[in-house]
Amino acid sequence: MAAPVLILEETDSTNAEARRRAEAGEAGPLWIAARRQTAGRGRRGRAWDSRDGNLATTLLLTLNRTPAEAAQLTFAAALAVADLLDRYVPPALVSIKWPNDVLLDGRKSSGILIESGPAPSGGLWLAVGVGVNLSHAPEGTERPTTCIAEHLHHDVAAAPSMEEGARALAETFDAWLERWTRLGFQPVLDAWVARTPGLFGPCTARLSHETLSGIADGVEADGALRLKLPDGSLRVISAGDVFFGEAA
Ligand SMILES: O=C(O)CCCC[C@@H]1SC[C@@H]2NC(=O)N[C@@H]21
Repeated sequence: MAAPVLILEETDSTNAEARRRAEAGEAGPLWIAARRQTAGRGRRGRAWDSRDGNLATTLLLTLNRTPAEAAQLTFAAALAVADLLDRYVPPALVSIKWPNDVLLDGRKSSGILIESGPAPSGGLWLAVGVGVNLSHAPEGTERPTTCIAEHLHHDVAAAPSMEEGARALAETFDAWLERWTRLGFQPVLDAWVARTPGLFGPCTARLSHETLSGIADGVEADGALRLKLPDGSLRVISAGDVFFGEAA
């Protein structure tokens, strides 16, 4: 069954709220959604703009897994967001970009930030933070963004409210969490690959200290991206900003 959803009027960041609760001994599972975040966090230290009407939510849960195993849930989260989008927009417009950006008509429409730490009573706490542009797309971002409201399926009247989106995501994520728990990572990775174009083509990866261009060569068993460089060597990339169809 999907974890309960707590709706806050305002918080700094739902991930920060999940972390505070986890460090105080709360185990979850609990989704913490907020109408407004005053200090929303993105990947690689970036800020995440989430104004009223968009979804900002974090699942707090505790697992008896290693951090590497827990990191597999980033792929489950991307699939859950894609399933959420499928409910409102034509599914052909929805795709995933490695590792967990869910695109709508090729533009960023959501973001996922997973954080973890040791739980006070044992195990690992995990904060699966998800932002989805439901009603508006932030402007002034480095890459083009869009939102559900701009691409509604012809038989859908309106983009979901934040509350509806939060509950729908709790359901779609629960289905992937259940599959992962019961069947392991492989079926999750297979489903993720099926929704992720560009895994075998020109690719540029912007890492913390270098930018690499080459040809993507699929993913490793843990989901890390394989990138073949022009000199024939192979780099395995676990984190970074990746742009497909853009080899130098
Ligand atoms: O940079 C990204 O693409 C990841 C963005 C993640 C944003 C979500 S919004 C809910 C949760 N709380 C945060 O502060 N960040 C995540």
